[in-house]
Amino acid sequence: MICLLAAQLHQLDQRSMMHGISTIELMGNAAKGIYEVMRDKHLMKRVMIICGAGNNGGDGLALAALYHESFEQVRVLYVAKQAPISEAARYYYKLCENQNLLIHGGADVVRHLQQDYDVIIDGLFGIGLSRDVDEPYASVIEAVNRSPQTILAIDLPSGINSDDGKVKGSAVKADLTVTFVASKPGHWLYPGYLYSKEVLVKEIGIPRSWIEAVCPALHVIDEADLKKLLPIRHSHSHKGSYGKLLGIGGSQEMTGAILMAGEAAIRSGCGMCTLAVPEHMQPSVPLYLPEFMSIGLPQEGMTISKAAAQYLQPRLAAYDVIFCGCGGGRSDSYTDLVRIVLDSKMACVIDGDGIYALQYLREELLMRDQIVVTPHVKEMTYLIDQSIDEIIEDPLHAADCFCERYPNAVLVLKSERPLIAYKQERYLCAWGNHALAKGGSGDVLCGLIASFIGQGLDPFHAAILGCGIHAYTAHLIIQDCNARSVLPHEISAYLKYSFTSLETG
Ligand SMILES: NC(=O)C1=CN([C@@H]2O[C@H](COP(=O)(O)OP(=O)(O)OC[C@H]3O[C@@H](n4cnc5c(N)ncnc54)[C@H](OP(=O)(O)O)[C@@H]3O)[C@@H](O)[C@H]2O)[C@H](O)CC1
Ligand SMILES: [K+]
Repeated sequence: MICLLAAQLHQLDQRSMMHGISTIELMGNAAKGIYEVMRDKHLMKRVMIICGAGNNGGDGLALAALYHESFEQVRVLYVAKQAPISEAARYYYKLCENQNLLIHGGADVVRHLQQDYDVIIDGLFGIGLSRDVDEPYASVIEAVNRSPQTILAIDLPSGINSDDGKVKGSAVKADLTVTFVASKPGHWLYPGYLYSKEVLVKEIGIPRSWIEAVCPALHVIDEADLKKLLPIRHSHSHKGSYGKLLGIGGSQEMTGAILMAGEAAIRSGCGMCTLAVPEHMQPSVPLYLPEFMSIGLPQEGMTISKAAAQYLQPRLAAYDVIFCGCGGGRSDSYTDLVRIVLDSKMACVIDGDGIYALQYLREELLMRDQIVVTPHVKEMTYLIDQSIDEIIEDPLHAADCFCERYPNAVLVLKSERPLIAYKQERYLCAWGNHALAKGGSGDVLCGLIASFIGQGLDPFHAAILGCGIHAYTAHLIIQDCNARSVLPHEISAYLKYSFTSLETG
């Protein structure tokens, strides 16, 4: 699903006008779209529509006029001090005025919301919100949020900034948002997504080819993307057809990470998986899964030694994809292992301690393609010159900085909504839930991405599919079991259900 910026939508409006599609027509179509949703969701009840002076309010006025043709019980609470700004909104205002549907909000505007309505429709502000919300709008928004009625937002919950999801002062908490043309980044980014429980997109008569010609600011991964990307399995195939993977990681303190990553790789369809671990860990590898092969890396005491990189380097060429990080530890010896992986030019996924090592290997990373790096926000600070707060505040900007600095690398910026970035493309995964907020989830993700590269996807699409399957599985698993209790390796065990759901659904 694509997301467009406010400026891109305004350009499409302009183009429509130039081609004789009037704003009155677009507004009328927007109203029809909301009307259809209300009918499908059984919301044809007593309706209060709150309208501002912009075209978002215009959509609300058009809806009131349309709704009134079949149902008596609709009123418009017109909150703005001035008359509607556009000619189109004034046209629908007049219709409502003629039908006596308007209530004008004065000093006691909030009182009108305490009347008996079943549904409140929010048409205060949409993509034209340009500053923090102040009075009287802030009080109206607070009153809407206190009310027990179903809240339907037109285009965006008022108060949410369309392009980045920030709350401008205060914002409506909508049960449902009906948006037009395409969804907006503000529906999906934090904190905006907390204000849009469900988002439905409606066409309003702007030609599809024009919309498809716009470069989207963001894609939200949907089921259709996963189905399209899932590598095909052929009956005429063998283990070599689906990728030979090498995982490099594990340490005395973190034995499980590399095992969980390897399990995810095998259970998502890779052909073979070998784990290179410190010698002392090697016996535990086949005990975890007999399908694994293993390499014991030279160690000194209980940690890998300086000799490990030299030992492994000539062996790398036997594999198709390498994944590292995953409990490898933070030492010069592990940094040397990551260095030989970067120097090998082989396709690779770098996670966890591997990213810690990358802060000493920024020059080598600059030279690399065929690489996916999967930092969480703290690890992201090892790669770009931004603080954790800056990255959380504007993850899209942080992704832009990464892509400028490392132009051929794929970024997976991990959070409850991972962001995948490569060159100009930005994808967001919105299925995740707190079942994934546990140590080990990131290792599972790393194994999935490596597995999909092994099965023939390029690193960018493998990252999209890996993040998508990871979160989609977490979304399915909590329908069977409480999210608190889900273990990361159970996500791998559950993959068979997500694949079946995608293959047959
Ligand atoms: N192509 C489409 O998707 C179409 C969408 N439509 C709908 O139109 C709105 C966008 O309409 P627009 O008029 O551009 O903007 P808004 O209605 O969101 O708001 C603009 C007015 O609100 C004022 N404003 C902005 N911020 C504040 C604030 N914090 N406090 C008070 N007032 C505010 C703004 O004033 P300015 O001084 O900034 O000019 C405007 O008066 C879109 O969301 C859809 O719902 C159309 O139906 C057509 C096609
Ligand atoms: K709105």
